[in-house]
Amino acid sequence: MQKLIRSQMKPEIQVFAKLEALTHAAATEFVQKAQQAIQARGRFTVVLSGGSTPKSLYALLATQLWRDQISWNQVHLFWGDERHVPPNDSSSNFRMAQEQLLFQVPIPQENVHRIKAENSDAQAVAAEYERDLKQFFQLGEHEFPRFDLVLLGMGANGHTASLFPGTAAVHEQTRLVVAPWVEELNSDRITLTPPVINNANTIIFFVTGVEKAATLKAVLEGQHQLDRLPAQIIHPAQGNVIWMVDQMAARLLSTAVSLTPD
Ligand SMILES: O=C(O)[C@H](O)[C@@H](O)[C@H](O)[C@H](O)COP(=O)(O)O
Repeated sequence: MQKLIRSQMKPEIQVFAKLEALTHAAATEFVQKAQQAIQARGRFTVVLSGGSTPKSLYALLATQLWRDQISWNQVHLFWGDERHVPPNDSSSNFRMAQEQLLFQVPIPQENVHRIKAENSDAQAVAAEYERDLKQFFQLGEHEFPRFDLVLLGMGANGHTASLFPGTAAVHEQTRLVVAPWVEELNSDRITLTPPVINNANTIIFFVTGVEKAATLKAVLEGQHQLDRLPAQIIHPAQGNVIWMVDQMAARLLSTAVSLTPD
């Protein structure tokens, strides 16, 4: 049983006055991590987040100036979570990434490892995605994949990926992928588990908007209460966490954070 060790490293917090500066910095980080991983290991494995915040990053990466900096045939895309809907559904995280990024970049289809959420049995969807991960990363028993980069958002209720308050998924330490029923959404979701996310080399959180300010303060500076604030479970043992946030979301933080120049 893997014991979750809280990383001693404090998370890095970068505050941006405007969304475009945040998006530019995130794209720079993404390209840098991609080039380093491809240089070192011949491939870049990255987990995309759903939600609205990362949309601007995907759209920027799809523009010529940025997409030409990445050799897409060596990039492997995964998802941190998915709604339990078909890939052409308007709420699908895959569809959002497809429209903002995949249609514009020359990534081979076999490098796109989506969560096949069209299957009506959510548990089967989770099991299939878990098999895909084990196969791709050639994992042995009790081994976790090590992604080069995991992108995450955070809901105003403190959830991240589809690790929602009050769900057992927050405390999952063995499985790679689970399909929790989320009461507040009245639906199930499919999500990577904390040990998978925490095994990543780099994790970047994108948090913007005044509606996230109180939650961001509670997550970063408040008491440790995982069931109320699942985003607190994200503490990689080795990797590093970067919080890329806008001024509105950071307004209540007391930690001395540098305002990144635009
Ligand atoms: O499937 C999803 O919706 C995401 O994985 C989810 O975890 C998202 O990142 C947060 O809900 C924040 O969403 P926003 O960026 O839209 O605020």
